Amino acid sequence: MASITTNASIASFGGRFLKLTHQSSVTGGPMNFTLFLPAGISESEPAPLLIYLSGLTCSPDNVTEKGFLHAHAAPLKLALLYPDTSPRGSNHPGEHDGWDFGSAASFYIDATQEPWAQNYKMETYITKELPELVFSHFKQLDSKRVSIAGHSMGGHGALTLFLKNPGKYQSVSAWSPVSNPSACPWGEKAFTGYLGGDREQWKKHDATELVKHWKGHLNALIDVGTADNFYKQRQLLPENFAEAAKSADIEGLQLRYQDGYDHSYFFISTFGEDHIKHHAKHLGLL
Ligand SMILES: N[C@@H](CCC(=O)N[C@@H](CS)C(=O)NCC(=O)O)C(=O)O
Repeated sequence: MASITTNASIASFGGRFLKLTHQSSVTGGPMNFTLFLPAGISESEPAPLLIYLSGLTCSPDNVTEKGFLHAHAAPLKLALLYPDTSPRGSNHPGEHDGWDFGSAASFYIDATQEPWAQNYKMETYITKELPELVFSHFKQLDSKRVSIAGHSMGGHGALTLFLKNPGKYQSVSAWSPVSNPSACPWGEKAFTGYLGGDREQWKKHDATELVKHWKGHLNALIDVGTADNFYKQRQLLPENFAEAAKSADIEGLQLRYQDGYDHSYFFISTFGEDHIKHHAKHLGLL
């Protein structure tokens, strides 16, 4: 079995919060991730798992220090897995030059363009290698009940991985997601760099395109703050996602505009309970 190094084990809301590292064969280097294990779970009573994907510039630490999600997950016995936002330390030319491309800005896709194609394979990492590793080590987790959430670039990751893998995740939620990356500056930069200039290829990784082909109920909750500068700058475009879902007669999208909220963890933490409960309902905990 592949090994995991425990860097820290911290008491949190009655459970344990673990800071972990493993050697990834998919991204070809060490990867950090963190895991919240609520109290009172066991192999005979395993907990479902919510995967939380972070946004640009983040490590798994930002949300765990400022999101307060464990307060709501602990009493429901919901576990949380926080992957990193990109491979680290490969030192490709330009990897650390901008905050919206390269390091901490993988966009959760498998890159096809060199040099990124060598190791920026975060879609495979998040959907296969990391959950397989976690479920093989932590038998108190239920591999059959998994949902996915995220913030900003991580909201794009959550929506697209949910839509690309019908049945893999029971529900999806996002705070201020990049919802139509082919049509916003962040997405155009990332997709050009990782996928090349062919916009047809981009559609496979764009939630607004993917939702048009969805079959069934969406089980999606999205919150966007009206005072979010990235929303105002049209980086997020949740309205395009909602319009595409509506045109395709897709049911099950709850998109809420939260008056006066920005892009920060004051916003994420304020609506954390709603997101945790949304997933708990679909994971059979409520
Ligand atoms: N570095 C960007 C901000 C990027 C940003 O807001 N990142 C969000 C995710 S998209 C975040 O969570 N940042 C880390 C933090 O606020 O702790 C800027 O200066 O405008």
